[in-house]
Amino acid sequence: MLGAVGTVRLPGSKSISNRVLLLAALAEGSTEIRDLLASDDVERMLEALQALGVRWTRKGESLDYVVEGAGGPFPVKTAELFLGNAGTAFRPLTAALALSGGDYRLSGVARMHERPIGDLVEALRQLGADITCTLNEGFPPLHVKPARIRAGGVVQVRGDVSSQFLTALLMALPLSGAQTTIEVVGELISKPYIAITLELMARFGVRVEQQGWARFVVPGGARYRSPGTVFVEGDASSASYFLAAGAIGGGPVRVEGVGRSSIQGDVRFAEALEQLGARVTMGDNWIEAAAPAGGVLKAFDLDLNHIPDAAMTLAIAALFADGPCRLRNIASWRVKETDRIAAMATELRKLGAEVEEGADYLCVTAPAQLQAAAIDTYDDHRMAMCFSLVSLGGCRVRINDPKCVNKTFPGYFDAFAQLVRAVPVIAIDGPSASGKGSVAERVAAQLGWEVLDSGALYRIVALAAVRAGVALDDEAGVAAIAARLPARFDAGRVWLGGDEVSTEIRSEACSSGASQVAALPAVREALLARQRDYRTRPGLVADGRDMGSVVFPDAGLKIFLTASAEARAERRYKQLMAKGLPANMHDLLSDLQERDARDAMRAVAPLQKLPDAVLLDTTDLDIDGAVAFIVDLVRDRGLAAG
Ligand SMILES: Nc1ncnc2c1ncn2[C@@H]1O[C@H](COP(=O)(O)OP(=O)(O)OP(=O)(O)O)[C@@H](O)[C@H]1O
Ligand SMILES: Nc1ccn([C@@H]2O[C@H](COP(=O)(O)O)[C@@H](O)[C@H]2O)c(=O)n1
Repeated sequence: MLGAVGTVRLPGSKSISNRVLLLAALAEGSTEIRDLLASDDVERMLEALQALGVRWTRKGESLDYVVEGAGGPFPVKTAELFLGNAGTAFRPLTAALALSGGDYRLSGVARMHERPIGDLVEALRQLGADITCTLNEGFPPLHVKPARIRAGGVVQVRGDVSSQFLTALLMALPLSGAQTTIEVVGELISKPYIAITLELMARFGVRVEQQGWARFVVPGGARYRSPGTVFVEGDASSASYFLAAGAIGGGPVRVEGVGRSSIQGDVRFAEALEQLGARVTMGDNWIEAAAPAGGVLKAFDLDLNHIPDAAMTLAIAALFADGPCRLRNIASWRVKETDRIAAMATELRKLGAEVEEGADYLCVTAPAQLQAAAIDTYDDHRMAMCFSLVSLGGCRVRINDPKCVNKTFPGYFDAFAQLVRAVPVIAIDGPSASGKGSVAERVAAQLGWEVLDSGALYRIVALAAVRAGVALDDEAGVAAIAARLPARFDAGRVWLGGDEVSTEIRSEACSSGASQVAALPAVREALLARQRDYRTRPGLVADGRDMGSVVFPDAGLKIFLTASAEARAERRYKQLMAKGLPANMHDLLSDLQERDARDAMRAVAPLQKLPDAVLLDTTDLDIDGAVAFIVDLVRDRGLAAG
């Protein structure tokens, strides 16, 4: 299992980048665009604008560009444009070119030719545009020919397939010069994307009169004018992966570049995450997410029509939720870079999830244990980014064709890797009765972490072997018992099968038996994975003899806890007396010394102070002092949040 914590500076928003580029190209004057997204889709738009005679320059190696606006339709009247799989370039350019009076051919990758554009073409034909779908009616590639545009009336466009059709019309219509009313047919989906379009058009001087979400009046005589400088916000859809990482992997994870004042609808992903129980905080330009107080996300049933892109991330969050989850009203997923409903269902099933797929919904039930899988990404950047989050569940995932993230976020995997870290472990090793168990328990309680008393496992193995009549030096026999040990820890009590053995395993007979079976390599091997499974978020405090050397060699803090043999024998004496167990100081001291010697001298995983362990001698220090010492070190090393 992995955790996630840290801060990510988001790349620029794809939706804003490509809209601003087009508006700047059509505007009067030059526009400085700061923090433009560097990605394939934006490259396609930049190439297209260049081919259409719009001059732009990049400031050195920065993400800042200057676009010299054409002050109206594109100056180049004949062009062939290849737009890859960039819907944010293809749809708006189609409309702008239809109103530019030239001869243009637009094509893309094979998937782009499967993505519908008929509703936009139909709306543009209502205005007099001459557009041919050269392969299949209703789909790219397109041939746009010069035509007499009859703007100035009412044009209808469907709003229930892709909101980009409406965006394209809105941005292009000022080129006609006439006041035109757009009527949306069907329930408009993805409304927040239209809000981005209207906001950006207004920044370029064209205010559209909005009558609800069904009618939009583009004013006559409107002309785009450069606002001078435009800053591109961070990408709110990309933010979703990191915020979900914080919610799944402990967090906190902070994204910078979007926040309360963002114009992107996908910032509302943060609200959805809150409904899953995640702890979310927000500033003007940042958002932070951390796991719910209880660590586990809540099951959900949400209408996600308003955040179609970021909603994909919730399908992965469902793998970490405490019950079946339903994502509703997501039909637009079917006409995106791939059929995202089908793709998501197929890949989630590979991980062992139970998935029900409908025309416009998905139901996801997490498996008891995530299965390792190779995830296909369907040339869809969001599939790749979403499924990277599965790794936080400690499950091996292979992301096929990871470079597809270049569409919107070329540096995604580096940014993700920066956040991901192993769940922190504090390893407390030391000789018998040095106080490891008491200290570990209190440190864990203060930090809210899990605790592992590894010695108890060896004690239970010894007890189980004795009960089964297996000799303590029968390595194969004892190892077989260890491999299937029906041990359970519950609120400080210890169970072997149906028997509570909390007191019995603390007897000196079990102490001695434990150190005998612990010297057998096959027994240690049989218990290794079981101990490592205790490493769960938000962190683990593990005590024993080889926590720092063998079980958790990457522990963020290793403590060698000790005290003089006399002090320890006295503590053990008092401990046994308090439990009503027989004890004799003299015997205890020699048993303890004998056990320490066996633990330190054995060939496998001997008790030792590692060079990278901090020595803590508690001969003259009480438990509280030892706990405070360790908690201070944890904070100094930044191992625990807060
Ligand atoms: N610093 C300390 N000062 C005084 N008593 C202590 C201190 N640390 C632990 N004790 C007491 O010593 C006894 C043994 O402690 P504990 O069981 O935590 O040790 P341990 O190292 O886990 O032992 P073992 O590994 O052998 O089970 C307990 O009764 C505990 O309360
Ligand atoms: N990581 C560990 C933990 C314990 N042992 C052996 O088990 C005996 C009992 O452990 P306690 O911590 O409960 O005293 C101990 O003496 C060790 O021999 C171990 O080997 N490795």
